[in-house]
Amino acid sequence: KEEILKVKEEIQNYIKESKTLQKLEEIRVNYMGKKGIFTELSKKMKDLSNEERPKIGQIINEVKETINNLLDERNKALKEKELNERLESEIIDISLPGTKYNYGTTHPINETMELMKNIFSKMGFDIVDGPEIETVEYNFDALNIPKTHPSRDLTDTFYLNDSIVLRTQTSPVQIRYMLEHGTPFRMICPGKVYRPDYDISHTPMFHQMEGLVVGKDISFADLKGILTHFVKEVFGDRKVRFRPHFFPFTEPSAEMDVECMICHGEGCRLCKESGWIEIMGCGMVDPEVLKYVGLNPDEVNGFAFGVGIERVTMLRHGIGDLRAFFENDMRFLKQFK
Ligand SMILES: CNC(=O)COc1cccc(Nc2cc(Cl)ccn2)c1
Repeated sequence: KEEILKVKEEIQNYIKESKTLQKLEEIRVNYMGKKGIFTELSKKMKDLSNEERPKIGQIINEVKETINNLLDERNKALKEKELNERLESEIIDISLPGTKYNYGTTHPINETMELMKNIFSKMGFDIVDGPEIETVEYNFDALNIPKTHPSRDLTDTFYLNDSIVLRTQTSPVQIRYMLEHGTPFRMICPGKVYRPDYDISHTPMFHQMEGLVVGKDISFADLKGILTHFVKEVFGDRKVRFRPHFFPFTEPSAEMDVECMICHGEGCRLCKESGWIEIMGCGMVDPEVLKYVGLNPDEVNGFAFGVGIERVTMLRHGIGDLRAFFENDMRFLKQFK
């Protein structure tokens, strides 16, 4: 009996001192398991007298029950303690500022292109792509550009061979479009174009967007209405004007100006004291071009226009040097976040 109570005392102390669930489990296995001390003690019971054996057996059972209860309580207490420690250590301070991620953004040129595409697609224009490597035929001949025109010179065009060039404007896309689609249609074709210039206002690759509307009884008023809406969407509600001009592929041709957004027409460095900024070229499609693609100028006519995307982007954001768009300087680019 003394031995049993001594063991009980010992185990109770171990349980009280146990700090972890794992330690508690070791105690349970060592003492209460099949190879535990109580199994040993029960084996010794056979040496006892008949009246002593039941009494000792009962004491052993009582002690085992007490120990098991203690183990369960300790287990619960340790679980509780462990949970509280975890809650304490894993607490999330929701008042902390979020982690700042260094997101990228759309390049200003692409942002302007998307803006322009949206404005025209809302007016029912198709958005069309085409090859950047083009034939001389589609880049010049189809556009009624004479063989002797300076834009065909090596100073103004990248030739891959005598009949293949890097397109100098996106007009070839419109030629291909007319060859494949019937009329009436409205389309724009934004994209990269290439010219051998490189200075503060020219880069060998830049972006243009041309547009073309062909159908019955298209008038210059339609041209003015559509382009005026476009310019006001991009630059806000400013005055616009059309100045007579010449392009080989349009007749009559015009250049479109918007009132200077800096000096509101007073005259400044940006508008070279004129009070006006040139935005784009346009005109009624020359009958020669319609004929070239097999359309009959007596049945259909149309207007076309072309706008430089870098130019518009520089005006929108007040950027002075065209080359900044292509140098990938993060100090420049992250201003457009
Ligand atoms: C930046 N671009 C400019 O200053 C001028 O671009 C222009 C002006 C007028 C017309 C066109 N395109 C065009 C295309 C066909 Cl298929 C037929 C007739 N014209 C492009």
